[in-house]
Amino acid sequence: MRNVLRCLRQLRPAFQRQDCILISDLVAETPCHFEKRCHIHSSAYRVVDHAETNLFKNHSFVTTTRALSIDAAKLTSRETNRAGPLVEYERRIANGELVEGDSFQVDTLRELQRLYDELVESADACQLDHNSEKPVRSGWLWSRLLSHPSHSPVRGLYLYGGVGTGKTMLMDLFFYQLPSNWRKKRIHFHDFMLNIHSLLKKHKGLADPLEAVAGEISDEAILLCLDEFMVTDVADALILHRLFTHLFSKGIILVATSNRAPDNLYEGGLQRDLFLPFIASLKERCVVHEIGSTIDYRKMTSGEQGFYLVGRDLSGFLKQMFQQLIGEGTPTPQEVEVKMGRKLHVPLGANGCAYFTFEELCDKPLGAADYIGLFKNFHTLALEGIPIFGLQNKSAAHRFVTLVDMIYENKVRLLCTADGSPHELFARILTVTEAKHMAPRTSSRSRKNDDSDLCVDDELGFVKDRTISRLTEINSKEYLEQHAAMLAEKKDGVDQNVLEA
Ligand SMILES: Nc1ncnc2c1ncn2[C@@H]1O[C@H](COP(=O)(O)OP(=O)(O)OP(=O)(O)O)[C@@H](O)[C@H]1O
Repeated sequence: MRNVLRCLRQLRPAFQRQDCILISDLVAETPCHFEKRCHIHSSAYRVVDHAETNLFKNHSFVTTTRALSIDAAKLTSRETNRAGPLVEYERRIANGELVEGDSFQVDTLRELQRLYDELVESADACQLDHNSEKPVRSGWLWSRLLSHPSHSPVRGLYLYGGVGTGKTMLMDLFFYQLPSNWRKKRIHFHDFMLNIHSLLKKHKGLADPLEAVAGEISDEAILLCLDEFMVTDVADALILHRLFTHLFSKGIILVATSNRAPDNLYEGGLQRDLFLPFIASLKERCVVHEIGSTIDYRKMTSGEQGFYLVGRDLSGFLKQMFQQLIGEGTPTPQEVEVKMGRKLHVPLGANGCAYFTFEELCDKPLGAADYIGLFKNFHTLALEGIPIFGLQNKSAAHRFVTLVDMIYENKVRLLCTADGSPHELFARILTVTEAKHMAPRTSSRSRKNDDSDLCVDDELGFVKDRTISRLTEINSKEYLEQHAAMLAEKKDGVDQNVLEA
């Protein structure tokens, strides 16, 4: 009811222009109550039943009006169709926060705007009632989102394309334009899958634990935005189809960004045939849109800020920089809690800054859960001795890619020493296609030196561009400003809590 009233209040100008006929079953309260709550005079609107709407088609009152209100939510969207991601994008360009993007970004925004409008139309279904702890999911608007014989469900969006083309930025723009009290969640894919595995543990023993997991997720959010959808793990690949069958049947609307087209997800993975039904349902429930652009906007960031040091024997210098960032504190060994009851040893840490050698963080059986736990506790990472990657240290390269994703996602400040520039680190990693196109070496000596450690790996070869692009941005002035702003925001939050306490 509260939502209907809010919709109606927003429509007040339309009522006052006598542009609307109100359908009575949307106004569960008596007209008198409605007038009082919405401050609308009885002469400004007319109430009819749904069944009566046909009768008004040729009615003089209706034909002279601008809009026949068939449902209040639809009209609200029409009235407010100057809101949403497209308008916000234009506003940011006008403000100089964004540069005028290519036509591919605008085409992508049109898709996001389409979804925004559809969601606003189905607003009731996505909102959380503040008075109840459980989400409200009753009413005909809710049912519109579910598979209903007469209503097709709202289709989400699967957005894929090249690195740095703005997929995450555009998805976030869409996400944060939707009201904050909606049942929506935006999460990195790694984090999402970790949550799934811990929920599975919690529901172990049930006949279908995945259904219970899907129930918990859909209680929290109906709009699920997953950043960087990628499937590399066989355990993830095997549960995704069943998980999303439950999620979609519970009305979840998925928006995802990825570097991979749906058909290329988990390419070459073990037991991929069991993963294929997931691709089919993904395509059915999401509009698949390729951003198409080749512009890496990260390359537009200003030059390096000196936190990425190339060369050997720079560990003394790195430790000095680390100490400067810590200030007065003395770094000590520490332990942080990571997911599923595990602990991660931090060799040196103080004042939100952690120090690791590359071996300590990427040459041990650690993964996304450990890195997420680390960055919940530390906002700055000093990493000593990133090597050139190749066949010999392929597993460490995989971990490093995950580490950089988590650094970027959490806006962590990275200072590091490396054996080469970001490009040089990955120069020996090739996709199968790249390897086929490589010119054969002429001298056996150069082949021995250069090719012996070449690593032909489609998965790594595919993600290396993202890691190079991110490492470059992480060392830019703009990124470090965002990091500083995030710290200031957190500090304000803490200060505010102290004041309130
Ligand atoms: N039109 C634009 N104007 C200014 N900056 C932009 C624009 N588009 C994207 N960016 C910036 O470029 C950087 C990369 O964008 P984003 O992370 O959204 O790319 P992505 O396609 O998700 O990349 P990846 O494939 O690596 O995940 C971000 O810092 C983003 O804010």
